[in-house]
Amino acid sequence: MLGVWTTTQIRTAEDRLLARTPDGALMRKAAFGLATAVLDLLRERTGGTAGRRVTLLVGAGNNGGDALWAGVFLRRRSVAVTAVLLNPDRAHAAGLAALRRAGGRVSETLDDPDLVVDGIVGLQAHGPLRPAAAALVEQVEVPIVAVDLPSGVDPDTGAVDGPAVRAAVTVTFGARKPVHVLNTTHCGEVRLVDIGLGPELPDPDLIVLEPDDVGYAWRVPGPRDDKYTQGVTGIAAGSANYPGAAVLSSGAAVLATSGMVRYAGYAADVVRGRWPELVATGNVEDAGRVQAWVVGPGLGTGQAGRSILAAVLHEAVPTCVDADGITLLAANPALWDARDPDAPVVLTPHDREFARIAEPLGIKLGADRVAAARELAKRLDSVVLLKGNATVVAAPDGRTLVNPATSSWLATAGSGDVLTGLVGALLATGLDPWLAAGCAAWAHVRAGELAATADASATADEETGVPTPASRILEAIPGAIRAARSAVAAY
Ligand SMILES: NC(=O)C1=CN([C@@H]2O[C@H](COP(=O)(O)OP(=O)(O)OC[C@H]3O[C@@H](n4cnc5c(N)ncnc54)[C@H](OP(=O)(O)O)[C@@H]3O)[C@@H](O)[C@H]2O)[C@@H](O)CC1
Ligand SMILES: [K+]
Repeated sequence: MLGVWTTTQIRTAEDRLLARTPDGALMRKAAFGLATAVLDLLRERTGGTAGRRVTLLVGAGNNGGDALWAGVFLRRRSVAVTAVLLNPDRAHAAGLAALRRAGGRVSETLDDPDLVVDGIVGLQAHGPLRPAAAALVEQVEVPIVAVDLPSGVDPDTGAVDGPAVRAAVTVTFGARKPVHVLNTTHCGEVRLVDIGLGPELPDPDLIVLEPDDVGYAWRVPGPRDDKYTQGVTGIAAGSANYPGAAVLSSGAAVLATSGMVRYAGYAADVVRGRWPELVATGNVEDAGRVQAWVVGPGLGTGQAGRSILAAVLHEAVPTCVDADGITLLAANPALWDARDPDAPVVLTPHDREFARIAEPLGIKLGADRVAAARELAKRLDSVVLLKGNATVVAAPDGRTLVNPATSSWLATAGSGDVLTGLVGALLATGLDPWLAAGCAAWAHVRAGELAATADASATADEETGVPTPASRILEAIPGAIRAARSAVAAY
């Protein structure tokens, strides 16, 4: 499990650490880690370091100070270093003097570098890049290493509202900040340099699940288990018009665990034809006992869908409500009020569904997606899984995890139906609903990666991936579970 801390938490911890550390020592430690990452990237890109050219973009604060001190360390490895000072009067004085002494030069232009270091702004960033910085960044044609975070991106929300740096690598210090998990597109690869902040940090504000966390949580059958003891998942999805959603969410549940799956709805014949291992009936009341329900994908928003949703909520077991189920709840608050408040609910909205259910409660989905998901989770006393490039999963008690995206290939029709089936199957195993939603989101991304690359060792970035229809994501679920389980075995 990885922790993520807000900038306020980090500043407080840094202040405590600074108070017991010799002047300038922390910055030099940070800068040494930064220089190491720059040297690695230079080697990777150009085959060497001596004589290579690095340009530092230096802003008005300590973020620029880090860049200048890294320049000093790079000079010691015979790298040609140029500093462009965006605010010469406020550039970090000691760092600048040290760089000059080490043979670095100051220029007003980029000077044809092999690599650029973004030390424009760090923890105190607010708003997009200012015009002078934006103009310089626009000219950069080589990879950028961001100091602490890519300038122009909000540190606490990852939001971008104008020109911003898009880094190949971001080198951060002491602890991960929200931007590093909420906006992987702008951060690129994130490297964490230890500056001894650990003992000063409180509990993290957010967490990110690692493969072994998911592997531990995933239910593995024991010798006494049968198809019932592992949790039965009920799927109430699909309609005459949308049988595909039923096939996909049922399939995800079938593949996720070895517990049984029951389907109830209008697509029973199609679903049974595709998944002979499940039991399909026409309606929820006849479906038999389940430990968790999935309701919503492809259900339609008319009277028939409304009745199915009401029947599922009446069952009072842990339930994942998705897609049309969320739209129906937003339009029929009485359904929500009538449910058993002790039966946990996981809502899995995309942005428009989120707005439908949250806006009547006065909750707006703005730049701060974590805050919005938390607020809705609290107000509805439910787990909220807000889909997006980074998926946010908030529990009513405030626990929040982020599942960062590795590519955008998962943004495809039917992908959400697969996720819903995974959530339902994990709920049926008795897992804590927040963890169930988080593990499902992790497996969904991993399955998407596997499907997009067809290579278990690869990460599906834009350069190596291929389009990935939802049925391929489905097929990759066993590979994703294997990846989580083998992380436990390797631990
Ligand atoms: N503390 C520590 O122990 C350690 C700290 N470390 C490092 O210090 C960094 C934090 O440094 P910091 O506090 O000096 O602020 P920093 O982010 O450089 O901002 C400077 C000024 O920039 C401005 N500005 C704001 N927005 C802007 C924008 N969009 N575009 C352009 N400019 C903008 C704004 O000034 P304004 O112009 O608004 O008056 C602001 O005051 C941290 O990220 C890490 O790298 C490491 O060395 C480890 C040890
Ligand atoms: K920066």
